[in-house]
Amino acid sequence: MSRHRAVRNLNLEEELYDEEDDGAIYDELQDISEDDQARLIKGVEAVKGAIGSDTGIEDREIKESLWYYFFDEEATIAWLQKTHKLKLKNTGNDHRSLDQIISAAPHRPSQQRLLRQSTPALTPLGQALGEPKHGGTNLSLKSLASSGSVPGLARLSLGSLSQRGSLSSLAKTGQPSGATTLSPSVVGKALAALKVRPSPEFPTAQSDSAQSHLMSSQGSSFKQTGQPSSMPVLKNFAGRQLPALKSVALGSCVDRTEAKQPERRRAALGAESLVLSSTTLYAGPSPLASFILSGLGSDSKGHVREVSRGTVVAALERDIRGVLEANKGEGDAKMKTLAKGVARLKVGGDDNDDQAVSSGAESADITPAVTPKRRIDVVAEYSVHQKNRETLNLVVVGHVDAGKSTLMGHVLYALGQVNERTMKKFERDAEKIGKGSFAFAWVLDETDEERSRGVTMDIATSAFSTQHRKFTLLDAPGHRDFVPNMISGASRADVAILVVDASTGGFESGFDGNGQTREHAILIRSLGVRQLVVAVNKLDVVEWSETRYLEITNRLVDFLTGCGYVKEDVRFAPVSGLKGVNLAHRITADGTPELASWYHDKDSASEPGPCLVELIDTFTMPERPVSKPFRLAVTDFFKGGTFSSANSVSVTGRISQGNVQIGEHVVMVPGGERGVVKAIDVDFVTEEWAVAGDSVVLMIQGLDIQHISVGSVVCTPERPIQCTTRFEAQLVVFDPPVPITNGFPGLLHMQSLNVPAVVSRIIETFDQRSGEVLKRRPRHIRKGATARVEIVAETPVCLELFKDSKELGRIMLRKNGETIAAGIVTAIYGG
Ligand SMILES: Nc1nc2c(ncn2[C@@H]2O[C@H](COP(=O)(O)OP(=O)(O)OP(=O)(O)O)[C@@H](O)[C@H]2O)c(=O)[nH]1
Repeated sequence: MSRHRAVRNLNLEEELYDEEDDGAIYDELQDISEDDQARLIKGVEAVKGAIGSDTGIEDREIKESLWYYFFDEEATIAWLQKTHKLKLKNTGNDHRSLDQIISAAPHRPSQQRLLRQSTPALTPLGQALGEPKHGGTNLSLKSLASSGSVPGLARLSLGSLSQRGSLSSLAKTGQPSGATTLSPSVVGKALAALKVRPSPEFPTAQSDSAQSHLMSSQGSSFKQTGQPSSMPVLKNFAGRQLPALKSVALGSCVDRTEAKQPERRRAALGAESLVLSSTTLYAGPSPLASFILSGLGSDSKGHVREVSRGTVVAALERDIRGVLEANKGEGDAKMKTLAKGVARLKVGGDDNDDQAVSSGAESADITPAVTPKRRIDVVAEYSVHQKNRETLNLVVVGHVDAGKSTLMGHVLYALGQVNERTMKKFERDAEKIGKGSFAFAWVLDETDEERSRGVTMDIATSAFSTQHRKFTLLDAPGHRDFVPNMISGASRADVAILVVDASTGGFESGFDGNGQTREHAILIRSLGVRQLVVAVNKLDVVEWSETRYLEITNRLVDFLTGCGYVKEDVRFAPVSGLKGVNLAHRITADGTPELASWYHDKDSASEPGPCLVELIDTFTMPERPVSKPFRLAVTDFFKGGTFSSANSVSVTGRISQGNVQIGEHVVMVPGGERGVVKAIDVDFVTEEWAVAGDSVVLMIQGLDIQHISVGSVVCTPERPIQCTTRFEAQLVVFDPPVPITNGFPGLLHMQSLNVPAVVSRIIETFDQRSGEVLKRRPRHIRKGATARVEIVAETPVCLELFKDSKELGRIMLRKNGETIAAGIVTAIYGG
């Protein structure tokens, strides 16, 4: 669905007044932890020790400055000294240069908390964002951005990039000591998170009515608000909107934001000379903002234009260059440092293809593309580092409103992935629009539309760790209109949580009739998911009734084993996502006595049973086919990325099989275009190589974006995937509204691709267990039967025989919004 949401109405009012509460300036200092309060008090004492206690400056102002400068006393003193024209009491307190302040700036407290929780080696991005490379609290870029725990990232909204202080904010995000450049990874990755949705010029064949409905409803909302019809939507790698990054503060709006800033705060934003020219604030939009205003306009047909992130970088670069010009002569050393940072914005550009991003940056000293010094034996490396690299892709599915997002939002909160302050803000904001009970769901449901409608529409991605496992979380929509999105997410999954609503009538509406509990369970099994935890949710509503729990679990055991799950691979957990019961911690008799009275550990009746997180921690790692020919089915693509050049494209997806490394030649199927991999991000972290199972962004040079579509497969040129319109499959038919006959039309789903197709020929039906042929050339296939059929797709599709690739050899057939059959590819014909 997201691919079709080419335009979106960004609520600028809401974004710009994000920090306000009913007109009053939101008091950041109120919400900080006791530790941080203590640090502030200590900081105030230290600052007063330096500037004197008789300056007339209120403690509160000092605290605000300390908070702003992430407890950096010297920066605070410098700022106070400058604004209040103070003479320092202690002249021996020689202030550091701005460069020093930047390079030595400690992490903001929330980052420090994150870092304390996780000690693995940090990548440049990790260092900048406090993000662990693997393990520990493996926060996604998205959650970091949304948590507000990373000031630089939070300020990396396009709008704020044109504001004073944005660069210093960036630089303050905890650079490795001594490095005073803007980290390529910080900027590159934050920019990599920017995305303009592909225009309707790149449609998929999907024609779900819900999608067209959405398109039309968005169209009307644009008319109402008078927003440019082509307002960009900024998305993370999985195609989700990034809260912090969606603040497209346009030039005119910047004035209002600034006007609302208290004087000292506004001045603080401009502290030191590392600022953008004041004209960007008061004299219309900055080059970057102008770019946003002009560059994203719709074309003559009303289509959103595809915008290169490289171009965004170039615009940003021009902005920064404006600052350099405006500040000429004012601290040359600082400016040189900044110039280096500017050059680093263009990570990975080859000398001869820099023009695309370097307009206006002729003198920049360009950091060359990251190319491996030697060819890496990835399979050998993987076998050594396997433990650290192993991530399970976990999809959360279930009927609409079963409580999936609330449950997983609460799990992330309970695991410390969402800070108190952000959670409070979600609660406040959700309350304001009368959706108080959805506050935890907002952790994952990020778009305005999802929040206001209280419905998940697209796959939300996040990352977290349990004691033994690292997970990429895929929160799927439950509504039947969004099943294609759910399939796209589930096709990336190794394991799943099926959420069912235990409330009276709630379970039944999801399970009986056309409920999505059944459909989702069948779909994920058809897509290869074997291990499942069923979260029996909303048990609080039925007073933690054991009878209700047993009724639901018994029905599900029968059903799930009937559709191919092995009983031992299915576990159950009684939970309440809303109340946070039995999620990340076992229950106690004091906390939930009703549940504690019957939910016991199977080995010890005196112990409570395992909580949800413990259960998913027991999932086993599937074997990754890392040595097979490389395949990556494209789920999304865009211009620019960590590596950016005129002819480079970033593609996202999960590697189905094989491995890839920087410098590797690849081919795009269909089309046959070749390119070279210039950069690899695995779960938001820059890496030199990636293997099967990794969710990645590959920045590939040499590809034309016009020739890529969702469902294209990036392959090794030596052994490319087959591409055809005609193939043979073995289908299990579910419950089609009409019998499947020769010429039966439907929608063919494979991985993230869906195209119109027909069952051109029914070859035979056979007994699934014995393999015995029941009827050759039957006239139709009845419900529950297994058949061998020939399928003809409207456009070429990439596939493998199931015996060669379990992921790329699975298909699904849907009609009128219902899944009617799932199957495996048994023969591929030329076509
Ligand atoms: N009482 C109670 N209500 C819950 C619980 N979990 C979720 N809810 C409520 O159920 C409603 C739907 O929750 P969501 O988390 O949006 O459900 P969802 O399954 O993610 O919805 P879709 O993704 O749109 O299908 C919200 O009002 C939640 O507050 C629970 O454990 N107990």
